[in-house]
Amino acid sequence: MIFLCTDQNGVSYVFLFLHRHSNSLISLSFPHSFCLFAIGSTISWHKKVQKQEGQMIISLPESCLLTTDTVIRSYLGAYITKWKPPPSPLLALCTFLVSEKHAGDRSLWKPYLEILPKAYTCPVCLEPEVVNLLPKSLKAKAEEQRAHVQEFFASSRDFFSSLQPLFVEAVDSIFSYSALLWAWCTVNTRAVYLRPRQRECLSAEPDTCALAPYLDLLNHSPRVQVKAAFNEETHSYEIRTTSRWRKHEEVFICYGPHDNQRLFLEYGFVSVHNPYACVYVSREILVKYLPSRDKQMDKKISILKDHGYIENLTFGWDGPSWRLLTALKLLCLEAEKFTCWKKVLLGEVISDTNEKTSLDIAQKICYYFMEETNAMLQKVSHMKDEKEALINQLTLVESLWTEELKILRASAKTLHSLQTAFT
Ligand SMILES: C[S@@+](CC[C@H](N)C(=O)[O-])C[C@H]1O[C@@H](n2cnc3c(N)ncnc32)[C@H](O)[C@@H]1O
Repeated sequence: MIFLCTDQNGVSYVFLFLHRHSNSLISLSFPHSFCLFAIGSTISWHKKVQKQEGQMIISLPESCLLTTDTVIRSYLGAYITKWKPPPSPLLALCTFLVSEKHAGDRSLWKPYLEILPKAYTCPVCLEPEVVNLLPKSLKAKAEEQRAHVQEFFASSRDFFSSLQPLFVEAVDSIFSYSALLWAWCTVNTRAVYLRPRQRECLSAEPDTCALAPYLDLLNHSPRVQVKAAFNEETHSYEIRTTSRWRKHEEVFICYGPHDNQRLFLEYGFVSVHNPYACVYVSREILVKYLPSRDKQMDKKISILKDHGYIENLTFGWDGPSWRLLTALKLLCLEAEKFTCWKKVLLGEVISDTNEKTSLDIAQKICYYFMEETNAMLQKVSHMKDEKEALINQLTLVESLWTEELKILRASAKTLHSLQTAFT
């Protein structure tokens, strides 16, 4: 199978041959940070330069996917089958990636490995001082992610030692933390989803990841719609577009309806004007501007908790989310109206006072966040001046805060117009 595409300037053509029998990528000559353009991904596509809705963007045969089957069929298979307790599917994939990268010219996967990023920008890869500059909720998740990968490394070391007969060099130097981190990020940021499979020689964790060379060059746009899945009839991983693409336009797919914090955490980037972007309001901030002498406050908080209204409270492009306003309305209920709390959760208006107070508090929280965001942007800017080596990481963090500030400004505007109805 031959694939055809252009470089970022849309000038030169690049050919990629997938050898049917060895499954190897014979020729692949495009640089990292490449994206796919609407010239053609297959020969048949090349004939039609404009993609119509519902048409195939790319179809990658099963034999070209890198899955745990690929790993088990390889020289690693015997070691994986022997190892008890069975390694996880993720460990199998990561081990294969590190080992093949180490093999260099000897690896059949060399052309693919060469176009993979050398380093990633997921929070797990950021310097701790940069992680410190992330919004609180993301910072906590970033720290969890780091702890998770560190634990993954620590718990895999004995398995790596068992692979020593395969290598001349000490396995510790091949399967280092940084090598495993690179492989983990490769899988995390690039793998496509396959329906879960179960293999005796692997642990019971879901075996759902496959690396899909070439197909994984497609960048994300929250504004496009695609259907992506493995087609059991054609035995190919297929992506169909429900958006139209013109000649020379970059073709995007949608990784999911993710907000920017999720995109940063999982993929290491931020999407500008992302319609799913939002600013999270923590429990501490939620109650910060409420009257401290409210005797029913504990009870109100516990109602919110019991009904799942303490998490995912956000500001978005359209203003405070319905969940945030509902939580605030419940927290602002006057003592004599407390028995109406169920009606609040059902969306009923209790009183003008309740509506107005909750909007006022939402506005105060929004202004608080705007101040905090501006302060963080200043901090990041100072650090960019001082730490040149961290400029890329800091620019990414800066773009996250900048997007949050835009959302807060839009929310403040909406709140202002909602408030005028009560003046
Ligand atoms: C599946 S890969 C896409 C191909 C990638 N551009 C490359 O050159 O290898 C996913 C990664 O691409 C980058 N990416 C995807 N969509 C992006 C976007 N809209 N803006 C910036 N980076 C994006 C992120 O680094 C993400 O982790």
